Amino acid sequence: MSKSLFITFEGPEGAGKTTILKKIVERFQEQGIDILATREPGGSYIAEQIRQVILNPAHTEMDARTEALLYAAARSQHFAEKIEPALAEGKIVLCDRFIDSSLAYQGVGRSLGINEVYDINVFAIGNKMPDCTILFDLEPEVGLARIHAHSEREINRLDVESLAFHHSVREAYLQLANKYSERIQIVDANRPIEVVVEDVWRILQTSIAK
Ligand SMILES: Nc1ncnc2c1ncn2[C@@H]1O[C@H](COP(=O)(O)OP(=O)(O)OP(=O)(O)O)[C@@H](O)[C@H]1O
Ligand SMILES: Cc1cn([C@H]2C[C@H](O)[C@@H](COP(=O)(O)O)O2)c(=O)[nH]c1=O
Repeated sequence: MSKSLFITFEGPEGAGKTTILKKIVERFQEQGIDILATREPGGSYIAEQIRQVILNPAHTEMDARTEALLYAAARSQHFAEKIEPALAEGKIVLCDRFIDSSLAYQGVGRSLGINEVYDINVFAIGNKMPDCTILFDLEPEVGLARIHAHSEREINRLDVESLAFHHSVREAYLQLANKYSERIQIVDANRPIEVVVEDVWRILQTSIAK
């Protein structure tokens, strides 16, 4: 059985995580490597239902703690149902957002505290952290302009938060990258897509070779 690897992509809105993830999946597939590509919130039937509740722009009354618990609940289900079994089979798992999103958006963006949000996630998934996280770093203004320029991307309840909120999320990610420097690699996402893909692919090859 091959060695499992749990990779996550993180970063602010419109940083290119989903776009680059698709290209990285193609590269793994070209090499005949079976990988699970998934996303949060979502990735399983129940977690996708929770996603609809969390991200619905009409749910303006949602309390910050409720939001944090819903993300953790979706993660618990997704992790138990999809991620953990794939890792147990020795697969590479590539997940578009995971626990660092909760630490940045709910812990700092919503001011609930990184440690407090970490603790509810430990209840949800135990101590399991990704093996390797790519942080797509970008000015929030640039990312938000990208998503508003593309009409097929629906605008969710978090997208419409203030610019100050999105700046606090970006700063939180950079703080997390400093705290977990062994795990989190920062990639400058304000470059052409193919250049970013090459950077990410190189980092992942190094991580696989370890
Ligand atoms: N490096 C890039 N340069 C210019 N445009 C990009 C780049 N990367 C992605 N885009 C475009 O920006 C938009 C958002 O990209 P994408 O959906 O991949 O971002 P994301 O990080 O997954 O966003 P979110 O987390 O908000 O869903 C897409 O239209 C995509 O084509
Ligand atoms: C996992 C997770 C996500 N979020 C936020 C980040 C985004 O604003 C949305 C997800 O939208 P995307 O288009 O799929 O990126 O949810 C969060 O606040 N906390 C989390 O744990």
